[in-house]
Amino acid sequence: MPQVHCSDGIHFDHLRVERDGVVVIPNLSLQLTERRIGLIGHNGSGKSSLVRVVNGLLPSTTGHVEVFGENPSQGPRHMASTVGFIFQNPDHQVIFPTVIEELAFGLRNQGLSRRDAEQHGLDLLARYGRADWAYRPVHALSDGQKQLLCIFAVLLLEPKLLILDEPFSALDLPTRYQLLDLLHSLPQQILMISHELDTLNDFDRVIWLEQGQLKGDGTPQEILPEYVAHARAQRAEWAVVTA
Ligand SMILES: Nc1ncnc2c1ncn2[C@@H]1O[C@H](COP(=O)(O)OP(=O)(O)OP(=O)(O)O)[C@@H](O)[C@H]1O
Repeated sequence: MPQVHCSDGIHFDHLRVERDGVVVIPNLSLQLTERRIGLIGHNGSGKSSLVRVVNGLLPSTTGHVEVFGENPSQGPRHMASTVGFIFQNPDHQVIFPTVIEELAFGLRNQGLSRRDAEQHGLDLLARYGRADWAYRPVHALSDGQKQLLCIFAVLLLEPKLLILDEPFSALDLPTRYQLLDLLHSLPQQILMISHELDTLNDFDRVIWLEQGQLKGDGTPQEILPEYVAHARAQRAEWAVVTA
């Protein structure tokens, strides 16, 4: 597994992003070098847009972005060995009928033979106590198991950075704890969007976005209570409007 050199990380310099002509991120400069970083904000605040810039899925309009020395404007293929991306819905990620085929796919794309790629997949499943999954049809896995499979598939490629976009929404409590333990055990830098605020308690840093701008930036203990208080205040305002 690669070691994270935290002097690398993610660097945004005057990033501006427009989608369909609408400004989503007006001007963001930020250095993200901690190992565990949470990204929070209300719906539509720009979280998904920001992480899609990091893995090259969405181009920046102006400004400069550097991710472990790579320039994401060269596109997602260029970023694939640096950034592993785990979508909210595993059904958007999984493409093969069996677990082992899904695991082998990325490695085969990197040039490994089918046999070697599958062997790496089998080794990884064994390492995480899931050897019995290898020849199961993916459709027979639960949503939580599919989410883990997506993470395993990405880990096999040994990216330097893992991005997770709300990975907990389909998970029950025990699976959520398992996934959190797994994430904390990994050497990679992690950038995770989550509306489940308690999952960020042990993170190093939390970034709070509002309308594509930095509303808060600090430790979970500093930012999460502020965020909750802000949401409660908005709820009170909303109650007045709807009364
Ligand atoms: N495919 C798209 N095309 C055009 N505009 C989009 C697209 N996706 C999102 N947007 C707009 O970009 C802005 C930021 O959306 P984004 O999905 O980045 O927010 P988010 O913080 O991830 O929201 P959520 O928590 O609801 O997932 C919103 O105003 C949204 O309407």
